[in-house]
Amino acid sequence: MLSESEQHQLLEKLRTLHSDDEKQLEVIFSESKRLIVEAPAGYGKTKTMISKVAYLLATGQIAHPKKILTLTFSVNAAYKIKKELSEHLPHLIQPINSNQFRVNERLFVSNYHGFCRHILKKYGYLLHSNLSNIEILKSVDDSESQEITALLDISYDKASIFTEYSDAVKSVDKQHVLKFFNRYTDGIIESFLDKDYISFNGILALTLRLFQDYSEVLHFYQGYFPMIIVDEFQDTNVLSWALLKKLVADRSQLVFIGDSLQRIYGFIGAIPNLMLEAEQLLSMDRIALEKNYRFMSNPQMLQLDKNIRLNAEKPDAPAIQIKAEVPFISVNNQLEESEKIAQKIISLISSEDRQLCKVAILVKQRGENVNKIIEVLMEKNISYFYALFGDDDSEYLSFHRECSSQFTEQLRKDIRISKGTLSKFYIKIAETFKHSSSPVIKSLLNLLEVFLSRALSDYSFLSAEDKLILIRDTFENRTLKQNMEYVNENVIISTIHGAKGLEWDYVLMPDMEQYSMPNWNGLCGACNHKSNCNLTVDSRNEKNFLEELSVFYVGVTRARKQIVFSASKTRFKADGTTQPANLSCMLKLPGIAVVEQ
Ligand SMILES: Nc1ncnc2c1ncn2[C@@H]1O[C@H](COP(=O)(O)OP(=O)(O)OP(=O)(O)O)[C@@H](O)[C@H]1O
Repeated sequence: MLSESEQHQLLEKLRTLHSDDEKQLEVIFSESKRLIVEAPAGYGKTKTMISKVAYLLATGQIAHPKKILTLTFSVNAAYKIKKELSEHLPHLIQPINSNQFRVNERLFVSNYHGFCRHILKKYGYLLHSNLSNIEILKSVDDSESQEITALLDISYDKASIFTEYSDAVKSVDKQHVLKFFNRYTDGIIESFLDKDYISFNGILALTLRLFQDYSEVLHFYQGYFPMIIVDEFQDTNVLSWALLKKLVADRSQLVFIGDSLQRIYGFIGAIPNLMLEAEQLLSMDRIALEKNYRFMSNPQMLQLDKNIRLNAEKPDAPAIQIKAEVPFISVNNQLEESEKIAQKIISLISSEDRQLCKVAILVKQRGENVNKIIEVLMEKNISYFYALFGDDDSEYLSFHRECSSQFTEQLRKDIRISKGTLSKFYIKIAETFKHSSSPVIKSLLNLLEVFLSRALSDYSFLSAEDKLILIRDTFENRTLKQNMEYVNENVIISTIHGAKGLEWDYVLMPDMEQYSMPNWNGLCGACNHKSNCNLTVDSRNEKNFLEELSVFYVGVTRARKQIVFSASKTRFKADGTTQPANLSCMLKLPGIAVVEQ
């Protein structure tokens, strides 16, 4: 702990660092033991979190960095935070404190799965002896009944215990998850662990089972981590929420950070309205960060961010004061739109330092409209990185599965993570897929290469064990796509979902048309305003509207400098024919004024 004068110096330093931002300071100096912080992208979440940790350590409210548990939903977010904390926290504390905190090794920052793996490695033997070697258990997707019946040699009926459970987690069926918890975990122990397999949900569920059956293990962790920080809280699913609730003891200090408008993973189990549920259930005080730093030098982007959020707050009557003017390309058909997009990219890249200018084309979904854009990029020799893969695409899944199983194989022979072992691993994977001409596989190989090299460079600060967990979790969470910010190409083309958490200088959002953004399933199918797309939000469509608005918002906020929208008056249907299309209702929202370029 710091001396009184050192504390005073640090507090002054923090005030200066955050001087004009009352809400950030409120979070940092809050006396509340339980805070829920609403923090949109670029509002200073990371900076505030680091200062809060520094303040708690300096004032002795938390005795040591190792007493803080920081959890996130995605692997990538966990390691980004760990990197930022290890870089900045020592600078805040060390010049003052001569007894240097060895922050790096002491902070436990992980995604839920990494944390659970760590616990199962230590205490999982109480459930099954194979859990002591969890790092070399083979992972299997328990949502795929065919795969598990074949691998585990179990009946279809038995397999359905696992697939139904996996579906229940995805569809936030809390009752099923609770009711069949023991049956599911018993099944994992009997059918998976004996054969050296483990499933993704199984890792979380077995940790919960351990806490349920061995309360002394739970009490140990509750006591060990008196402070829990959770980032990306809006993406928490039923199992991770159950885990969090278990870890919270009466005396626990909590800071949960999230942004409900960025909950776009509802379809894989993110619980709706969880920020509100946590606030009420755990008696948390809520603070909303209010200032956007990302778009400080771009008033129109700043206004756009604000106006979209106002639409989310009160969809039927948003309190808009000033409209945001946004660049917009309007054309007659998809070919013209594709040509204009190509021209825009050429002009953006030639007007900036080529090496530094990164552009993303973000779409809601694949289809004929996007194919046309790709065709034109190719004709014009604009090199691009293809990242149009969905989380459930068979090639995307099988590539990750192969990486996971070959990596486990390699670990069984040699547990070391070094340049040599990783390049050997890469060569094996490249060999496995050498006959594939699929653009998805080509991109995944590229992403794998980038990721493995980052594991040794950007993540060099991690311990050997953490590096191993990072690599395993990336394959198991199927998140190689999170490395697409780091590929060489200046231009990437991706779905908005795939781009969550990533950023580029410029983002182009094409196909801002009825049936594309939002799409038929999202909002258009059941809409009563198809003829003019002047959407009125009411109780019947509000839920769907907010989900579509979240996707739109996540797309917009991927831009560091500027977003550019485009739309055509006719669009391709799935069968390749064309149909007239109105301008998307998202661009007709109160507070958005498109300015044709
Ligand atoms: N109070 C402040 N004064 C000056 N600059 C700030 C302040 N708060 C944040 N910033 C700057 O704004 C930028 C975004 O901050 P930070 O990375 O903490 O935000 P974030 O919410 O974590 O963003 P993202 O979600 O995009 O990662 C950083 O460059 C940060 O230094």
